[in-house]
Amino acid sequence: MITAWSITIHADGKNLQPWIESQIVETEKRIKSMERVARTIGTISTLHAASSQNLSIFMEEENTHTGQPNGLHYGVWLSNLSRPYKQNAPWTISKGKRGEKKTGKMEKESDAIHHLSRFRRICVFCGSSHGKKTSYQDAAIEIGRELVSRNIDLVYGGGSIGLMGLVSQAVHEGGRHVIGVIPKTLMPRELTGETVGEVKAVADMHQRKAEMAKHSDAFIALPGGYGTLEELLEVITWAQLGIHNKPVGLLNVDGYYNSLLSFIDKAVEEGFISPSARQIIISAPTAKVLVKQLEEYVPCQESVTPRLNWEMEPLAYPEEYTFPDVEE
Ligand SMILES: CC(C)=CCNc1ncnc2c1ncn2[C@@H]1O[C@H](COP(=O)(O)O)[C@@H](O)[C@H]1O
Repeated sequence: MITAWSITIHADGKNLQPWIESQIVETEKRIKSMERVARTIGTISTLHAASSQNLSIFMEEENTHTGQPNGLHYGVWLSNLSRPYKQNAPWTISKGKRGEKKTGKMEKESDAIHHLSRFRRICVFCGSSHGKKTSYQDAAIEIGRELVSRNIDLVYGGGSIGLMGLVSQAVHEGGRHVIGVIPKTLMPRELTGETVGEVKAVADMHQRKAEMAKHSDAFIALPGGYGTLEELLEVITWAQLGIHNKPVGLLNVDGYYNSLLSFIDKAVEEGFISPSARQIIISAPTAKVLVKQLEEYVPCQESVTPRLNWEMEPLAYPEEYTFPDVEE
């Protein structure tokens, strides 16, 4: 999984930007998965990078008591970086275990780390209608802006109709990337309206859902109808089966989903849904609270079907398969 964050380094007034940039360029050449770049604000270097297990630039925090490095945090250092560094905490950026090192001290605790998001792209499911209340439309715009504020890109069902249009326009206007995944049959403009951002044409509805899910790090459902419910329940089912362990959020605007949540609680009571599978759904009344909860989500489902994956086509029949004739 690729995760984005940003680190602000105060290096005793020195600008470490050129050094960091040169390391990133070198790293990028070797690791194609590097997807973000560094930028400078005055003498403060902001390293805005993408995590990768292969990332060869890493931060190493020194133990304040012993002065010894705490260890190398390949892959896991994100969790270390997401809490603020103390004022004057020494830091080291190293190139490889024995390579070149730069050291410094954090000047201000609050400026040390700006954690943006662990998600690069989120898939939003929502109504192709606007819904009667303005609160639904406001929530669609609000979720779009929340993604923008955290530098998260949008994956959605394409089109500009209903709440789908409002979310995609808010993300597009905020400067983040928008990918609309549309089945070819739905592409005529009178069905979906004018799509903003990138349009990915797929063969059918099944492929659409698989593509949307595959390219997202989390899912959010807003108020909607049959289409939204179907998309939401499918990603919940896939989480239950261990096909993915991405967070699934429900934006429960004005209690729109209260009756669905009660029904699911009833299914738990009656023994059709396990209490741990109930935990898959994270619901919140506002975009801000919901995204925060998704960021903190820890998957609780065991993978019961480890061999299932996105590449499977569970719903497709072999090409040579024909249905037997049924006598009327
Ligand atoms: C033929 C027809 C009615 C087209 C309407 N135009 C649409 N264009 C694109 N995606 C759509 C459309 N209608 C439904 N969907 C899909 O179903 C979801 C919304 O359905 P609903 O409004 O909740 O139920 C969307 O997330 C989208 O994936």
